[in-house]
Amino acid sequence: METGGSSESPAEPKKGKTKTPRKPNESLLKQKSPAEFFAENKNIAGFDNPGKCLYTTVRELVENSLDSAESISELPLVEVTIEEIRKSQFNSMIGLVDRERVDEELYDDYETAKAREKRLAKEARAQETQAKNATLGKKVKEPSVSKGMKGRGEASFYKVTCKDNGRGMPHDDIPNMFGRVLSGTKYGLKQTRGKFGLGAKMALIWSKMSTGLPIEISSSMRGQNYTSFCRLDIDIQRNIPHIHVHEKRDNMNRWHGAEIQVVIEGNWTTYRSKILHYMRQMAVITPYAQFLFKFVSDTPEKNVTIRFARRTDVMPPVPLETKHHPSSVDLLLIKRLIAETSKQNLLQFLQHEFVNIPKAYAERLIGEMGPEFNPKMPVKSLTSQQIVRIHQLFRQAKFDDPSGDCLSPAGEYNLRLGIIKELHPDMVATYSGSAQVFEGHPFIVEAGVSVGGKDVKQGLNIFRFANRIPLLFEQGADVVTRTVLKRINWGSYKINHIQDRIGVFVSIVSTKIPFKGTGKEYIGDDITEISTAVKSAIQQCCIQLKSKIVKRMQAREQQERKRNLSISQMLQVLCMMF
Ligand SMILES: Nc1ncnc2c1ncn2[C@@H]1O[C@H](COP(=O)(O)OP(=O)(O)OP(=O)(O)O)[C@@H](O)[C@H]1O
Repeated sequence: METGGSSESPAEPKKGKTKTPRKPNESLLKQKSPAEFFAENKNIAGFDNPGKCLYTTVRELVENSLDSAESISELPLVEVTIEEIRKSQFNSMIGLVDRERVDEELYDDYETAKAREKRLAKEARAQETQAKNATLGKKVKEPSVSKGMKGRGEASFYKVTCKDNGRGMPHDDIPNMFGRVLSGTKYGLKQTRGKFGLGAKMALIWSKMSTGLPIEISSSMRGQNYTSFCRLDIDIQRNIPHIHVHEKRDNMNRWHGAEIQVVIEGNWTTYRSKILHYMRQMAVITPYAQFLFKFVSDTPEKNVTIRFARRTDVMPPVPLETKHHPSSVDLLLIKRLIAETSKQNLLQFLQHEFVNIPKAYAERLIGEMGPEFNPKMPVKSLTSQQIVRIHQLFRQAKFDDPSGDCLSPAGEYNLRLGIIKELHPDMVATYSGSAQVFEGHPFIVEAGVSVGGKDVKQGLNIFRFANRIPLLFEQGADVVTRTVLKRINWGSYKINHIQDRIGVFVSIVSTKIPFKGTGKEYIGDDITEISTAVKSAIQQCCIQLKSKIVKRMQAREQQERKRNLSISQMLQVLCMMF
């Protein structure tokens, strides 16, 4: 993906005062590095505006921490701190001297004397009404913030730190892991939260775009007597890390894990609730992790400290890396597998590089390919046409579905525990479906439906998770939301989806989650296998709830009947007495 090309290319137009017209045969072709592309289109990775950038940065760092701790079967301990940085503090961090405004009219928030007079008069009137209401004992409304500013306003800066007890990173890999877009360790066929090799780099690109400050990484692996420290930023045009410091330091207390620190522009005020929701939902789906979340500001009233305690030591098993299913591969992938295989002949290649092709079946497939194929032929000698033939047969032949053994769903126990602990519902039912398959990728859907509980709004409250990541955006287009709203007949399970306080939790795990976009915000409603499995998992929960609800209703009716009976008996006795 990386593009080369000298900056002194003869095709490049020369800069000058007069614009020389382009020659008709002059090339318009330009190249962009992946880093440049994502810097210019950061919204597709979830970095839409400063508030969302703060949210996505926290999210990417937390998810990396969880992936890392789980990969070594360590119960995760993740500490996230968002520290508000005042403008003067920020300026001193970058060595910029604070400057008073001189030409006031130059600024976006400049108010003319007349406008100021009008605003002050309005505020005085509002204060008067408020005082009157207060003396009359009426409810006092918060005074509205003056909307004097028409512009973008002052930027707010935050230092985001995320520390974990995970695997850590090999010293030499750190610069590329954080400073080269599309590089990571999670590209294999395995259920992980991360996939694209993009998230941490996007946080760095955003910090580079908004504050110009580098990212800092401390990391140590198990048994290492040193900690790696690296301060780096990214050369956007060349998509390579630009290292400021990369050194080994003492690791006295044999810590292992990673601590990432980045300073970015953000907006805590508008994204506070999203970030807290995210942490809370993460605690629901990861009850075996301990999270400490802190927001630190100069204004003590704004400070937040929340500890999401670990509630179980039962951790889902580590997901396993698996091989490709023949029905999920395309031509390009077959070619890559051929280039990378250590197997010599076609038979061994089919048998060992794919799941669900046992030896006898591989022989039958080779027989079906035609006379120019044979089991012993060197796999690296296959021609392009022969590879197309293999691909065609892969698409037409029958193969057993891939098993879900490589997947690691949250588990009904963890899901139920998370729901009970966070929402305290009156009733809850959970269900874990068996492994299913779409386009050759196994997936498992688990669901939980709760009724009643703490902080649960009336109606349907939907909680979506994919590979154990909470999904908070693009709710309307998601397969879970659409299924819940359109395909479940709540009434038939004696659930009043308008008046009851219902929580619907759906967690999908797969070696490939078909997210729409790299921001991992929702799963589309266009894959029938997934929408059917989601519907069925929710229905299974509803069936369980229905029998509980019916039992409760019957018990209530019986009590009512008993009460009515004793009242009528009492009346009879009274009648007889008088
Ligand atoms: N806290 C961490 N502990 C250990 N390794 C980490 C940590 N954070 C990042 N890494 C390593 O850096 C790599 C790049 O991370 P990055 O967030 O850019 O991408 P990703 O997690 O692989 O995929 P995605 O873009 O889908 O999140 C990861 O694949 C992982 O190997």
